Amino acid sequence: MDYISTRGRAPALGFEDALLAGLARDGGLYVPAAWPAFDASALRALRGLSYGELATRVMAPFMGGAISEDELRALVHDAYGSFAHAAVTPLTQLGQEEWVLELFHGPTLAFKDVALQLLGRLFDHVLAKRGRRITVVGATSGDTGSAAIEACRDRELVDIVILHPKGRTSEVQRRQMTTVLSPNVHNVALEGTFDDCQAIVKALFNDQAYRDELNISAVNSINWARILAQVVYYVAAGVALGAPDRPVAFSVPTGNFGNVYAAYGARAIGLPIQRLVVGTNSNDILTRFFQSGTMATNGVVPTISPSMDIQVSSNFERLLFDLLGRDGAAVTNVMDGFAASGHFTVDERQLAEARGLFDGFRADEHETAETMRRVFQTTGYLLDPHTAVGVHAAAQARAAGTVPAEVPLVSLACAHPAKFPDAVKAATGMHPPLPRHLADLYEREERVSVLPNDVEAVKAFVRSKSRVTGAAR
Ligand SMILES: Cc1ncc(COP(=O)(O)O)c(C=O)c1O
Ligand SMILES: N[C@@H](CCOP(=O)(O)O)C(=O)O
Repeated sequence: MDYISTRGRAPALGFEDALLAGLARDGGLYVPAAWPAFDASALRALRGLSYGELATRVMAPFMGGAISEDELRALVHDAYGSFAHAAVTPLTQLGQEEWVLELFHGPTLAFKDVALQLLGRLFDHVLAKRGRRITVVGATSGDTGSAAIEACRDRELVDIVILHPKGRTSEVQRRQMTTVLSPNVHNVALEGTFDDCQAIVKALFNDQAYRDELNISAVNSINWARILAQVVYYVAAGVALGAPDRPVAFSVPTGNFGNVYAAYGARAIGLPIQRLVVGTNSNDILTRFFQSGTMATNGVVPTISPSMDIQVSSNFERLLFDLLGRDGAAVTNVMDGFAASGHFTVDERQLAEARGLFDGFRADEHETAETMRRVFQTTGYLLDPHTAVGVHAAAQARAAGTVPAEVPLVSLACAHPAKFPDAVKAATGMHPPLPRHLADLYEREERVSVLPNDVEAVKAFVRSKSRVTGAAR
């Protein structure tokens, strides 16, 4: 199984090399050269399986033999053993065909754990086999950081540096990162936005000498393995709701476009997905794109759903690759133009293709809070603000008629409400308590380095923390 770069100039890689590479060497993102196919009987055979077994069967064809099915099964079972719910990603019904897919039962209470608990184990497996060490560098708007730190803390072969935008996460999110004092974990509060953090991470990857010197790897969804592990819960939810014998739709609160691209991947392997609803907060670049065909940045504003305060959605490039006929040169052209000018436009045919599957809806701050309040008052269920953005978008899609009433519509619950207690309390009057393992979070000591929004400053910091040496590369 080969993975190719969206920019067409990096060598195709097998699964393990794509895992370690993260970003392709031409600045592109890895995607499968061809998607494995699950026909109707293969999908039916997944019904009733445990999450771990279903995950193993869905992901095995993507390994191309690099990791055997039994090895994968052991890693998967270990990864999901730490989840607080036996179903790992349970469905909850909120209305006739309205569902919520709870992705927050992992150790750091966000959907990132589903992929990162596995990624940490995959790193260990491959690094031990190869006798290598890596330096992981990641950017976070709040949730990837703590999930990646939790997955990599105290791992002998991994050092991890996470950049978060200073003062732009919730306090719980920040403390979940900065209170991990393991010697291989390093937090940076960057004086900038999440987009600045992500741009710096990409700059580190694009400096080939630096990247090779420190064996840099990625935990963000630029890493193909993140996407793959996220494909699984769409398949699990879809078959639980009757696929392949009836279609399903998903509403995904979106920032970096990784989660909804994983849904696109589930459809690519055969899950009958009728529609993908992209929910954005006031940072609505993606909503505007799906309405107009123009992607245009206009500055990030802070919201009560801070993990989605993003303007440059890095995984959109993976969709663009398909919209542009898998033409790496065309993608390079568009992405270079976007980096220089902050905007690009697709043509009418490409927009029609995108709109054939995707809707984009925005929830402003009032609508987000109002959705939390309404759902709590009518069902007693507490949404976190990100989930509320998706639930609001789902309602918009129903109202617009793009998802027919008989199609189950699953909103992704991407974080536990306790990660955003102030916003949840303000909207619903309820204070969501942290689970027991985080109950003393506010008393724990924090460790964090503040750095300017400057690539060279970050490079020097990462180099000073990495334990990769010439011999271990
Ligand atoms: C809670 C939460 N919801 C939604 C998102 C958006 O997901 P994505 O960046 O994959 O679009 C994020 C960040 O990734 C998040 O942390
Ligand atoms: N919302 C994310 C932003 C990074 O997204 P990723 O999926 O590319 O890691 C976060 O919480 O950090």
